[in-house]
Amino acid sequence: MTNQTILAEIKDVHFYYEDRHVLENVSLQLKKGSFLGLVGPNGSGKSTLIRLLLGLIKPVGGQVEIFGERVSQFQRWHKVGFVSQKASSFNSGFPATVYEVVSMGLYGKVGLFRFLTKKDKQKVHDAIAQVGMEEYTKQNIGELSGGQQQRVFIARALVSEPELLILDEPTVGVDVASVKTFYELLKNLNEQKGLTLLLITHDTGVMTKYVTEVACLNKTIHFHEPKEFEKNQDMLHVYRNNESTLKQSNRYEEVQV
Ligand SMILES: Nc1ncnc2c1ncn2[C@@H]1O[C@H](COP(=O)(O)OP(=O)(O)OP(=O)(O)O)[C@@H](O)[C@H]1O
Repeated sequence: MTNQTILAEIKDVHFYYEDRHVLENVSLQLKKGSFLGLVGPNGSGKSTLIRLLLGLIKPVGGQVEIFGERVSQFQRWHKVGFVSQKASSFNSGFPATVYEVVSMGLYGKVGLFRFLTKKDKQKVHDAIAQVGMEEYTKQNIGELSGGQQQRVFIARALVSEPELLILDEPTVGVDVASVKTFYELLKNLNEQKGLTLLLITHDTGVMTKYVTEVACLNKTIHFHEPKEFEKNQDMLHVYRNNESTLKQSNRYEEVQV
């Protein structure tokens, strides 16, 4: 595969909720090795775009392809990891260790009640190591900080060895000090492991230092170089203003891939 390989593509997509036109002629290519930051005001269609990419809803017009196949035909979902804004809504009493939570990422592959093989167990340990959480392997996830929990959810997504990782506002509920190290982890996964990343975020100021491209969505989509986006204070102002009204919901429980 070359660097120009396209892992996912949205072509001229339109989407409506009843008569409300939410996405208008939106096109997007996720090239292998890229780290795309997707920003936009509340209600601008970001989650709708992700739901289309994951094949959860169908576009009214246009096409969605993933790994070269129409999303409606696509079966190899282990190639796609998904991390939502878990840290803000996670039940701190949840009785599972870091190891157990990460091993859940393999169930799609091995079946819910199958025992993990030695090789599977090694994959779980490797995924935990990739996010730097080895020393917490036996700890209950509810005892960890928001930033640590999000690392564990990334490990759970990584254990099935995806090529594309989609993150929906993963830093909501993560303390400010941990956000930087969280982005450094993402950058490392992108640059060292070649993982392609699509990140929905409102952290416009921090995000631009790590991503390779910024997409601004507000019914239509526009692309920017991160530096160009960072310099445009008007744009930053608009997007920052929306931080305070972020939803705290956890909308993707149904797609634990
Ligand atoms: N199931 C639905 N039925 C009707 N309207 C919907 C539905 N889901 C979303 N919408 C509306 O469609 C628009 C786009 O919603 P979407 O959740 O994609 O935006 P978003 O950019 O992800 O917003 P946020 O940043 O607040 O999460 C919003 O106006 C929203 O109210």
